[in-house]
Amino acid sequence: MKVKICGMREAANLWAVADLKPDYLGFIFYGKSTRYMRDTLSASRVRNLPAGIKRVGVFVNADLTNVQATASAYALDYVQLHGHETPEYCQQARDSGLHIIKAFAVGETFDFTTLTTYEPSCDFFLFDTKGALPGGNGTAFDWQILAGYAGTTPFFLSGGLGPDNLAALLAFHHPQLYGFDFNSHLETTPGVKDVAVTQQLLQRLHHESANS
Ligand SMILES: O=C(O)c1ccccc1N[C@@H]1O[C@H](COP(=O)(O)O)[C@@H](O)[C@H]1O
Repeated sequence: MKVKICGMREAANLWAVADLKPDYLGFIFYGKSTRYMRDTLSASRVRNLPAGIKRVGVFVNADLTNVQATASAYALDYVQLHGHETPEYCQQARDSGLHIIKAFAVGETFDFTTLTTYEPSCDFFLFDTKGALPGGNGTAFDWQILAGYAGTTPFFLSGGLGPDNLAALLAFHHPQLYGFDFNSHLETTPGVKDVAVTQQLLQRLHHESANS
């Protein structure tokens, strides 16, 4: 199972977490987020992450030209589109060479047929919890609702994941489940991950994967 740690915004903390070798690291390019990182992390620091860690930029209803320029400056491997971006927007982004993770907010119900038109343009889906904010709400949804997803695009599970629900997370299975996305539940303050807690979490995940 792949692991994405999202919402990095401080240089020293970024290097400490990168040393733990997560598969993906995420950076919030949404100006209204408490994890917004343009002012705290330079493009060269992000570009110079250790090889093997994929860089993901998170955007919310951003102008595509801005997303393209940012992806180029920060050498992003993926853009995570966390707003109301349309299938046409995703297709245009992909046609320009970007790799797409499209996030969807899941509430008590979700119409999975709306995903069909996104399938051709997205590398991954990401299922997050519907909340007051576009992302980073810190709450989990009822993952059983994903039994209704019968598409072919692999997905990241997201929304309030952390040490407290890790056992339940490890017991959750879906044929298209690709990875777990951790954010606020690993933090000491918004954008700063608790390195010891993150390390323990990764060790438990690797241990479970090795034994499954
Ligand atoms: O974290 C943010 O501030 C944020 C802002 C805008 C869009 C997405 C954001 N974060 C993403 O939200 C999910 C879930 O986070 P949490 O575990 O509930 O805190 C995660 O994918 C982050 O990438």
